[in-house]
Amino acid sequence: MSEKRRPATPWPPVETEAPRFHPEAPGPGTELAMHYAECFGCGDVDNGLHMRSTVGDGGVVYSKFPVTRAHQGAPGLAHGGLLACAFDEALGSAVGNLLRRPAVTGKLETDFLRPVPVGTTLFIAARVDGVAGRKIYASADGHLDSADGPVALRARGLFVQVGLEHFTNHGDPDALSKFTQQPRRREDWDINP
Ligand SMILES: CCCCCCCCCCCCCCCC(=O)SCCNC(=O)CCNC(=O)[C@H](O)C(C)(C)COP(=O)(O)OP(=O)(O)OC[C@H]1O[C@@H](n2cnc3c(N)ncnc32)[C@H](O)[C@@H]1OP(=O)(O)O
Repeated sequence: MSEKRRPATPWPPVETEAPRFHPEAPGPGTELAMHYAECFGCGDVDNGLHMRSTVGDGGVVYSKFPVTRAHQGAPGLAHGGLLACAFDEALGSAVGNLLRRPAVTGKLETDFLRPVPVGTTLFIAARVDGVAGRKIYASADGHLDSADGPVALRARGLFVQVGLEHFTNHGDPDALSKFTQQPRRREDWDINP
């Protein structure tokens, strides 16, 4: 299957600055803990995606999504929406861990290039491409069964920086204490865009 059949569009779509990684961002080789135990992407949720991520060199975060029968759309194949979910998680993990700027997904686009069978593992490489004020642009490739396997998906996401009150006002008043990954303190985030 060709990997060149999608039209190229400029990315990031606006002028950006290079991302500045937080001075205390986890370094290469760090295995990232789940950020919240009930997260569908990385938490201990029944039939969740159970994704695990590791920081690589050069500002790349590698995530693995083991595709099971619980994730099917068509018989034997991963559901597209869940694949998009895996990329949301992988992109969000790169943004959150490398920049330490609280942000939520504003836009997510996914190119589905190959079917992803049950029993395979998707190896996702995500990176932060640029920052324009509160707007953070990130992209990722998903490879079948190994880091250099065939590309099955590509995704691009816009994350919008928010105040920490986004999570407490709109979600759970105790949201900050429920983030299981340290640090949890307000001063550990870069909250000035
Ligand atoms: C301490 C260290 C810990 C580290 C450990 C952390 C680990 C962390 C791992 C997380 C891994 C989970 C990853 C899943 C992440 C989710 O799933 S987040 C959940 C899904 N997303 C949401 O619920 C967001 C819902 N939407 C909203 O709340 C609001 O619409 C938003 C996105 C905050 C934006 O609203 P707003 O603050 O009023 O800002 P707004 O002016 O509308 O937009 C800001 C800018 O973005 C642009 N924009 C916004 N949306 C769009 C769009 N769709 N298209 C184009 N442009 C847009 C606007 O045009 C505007 O641009 P400028 O005018 O500034 O040029």
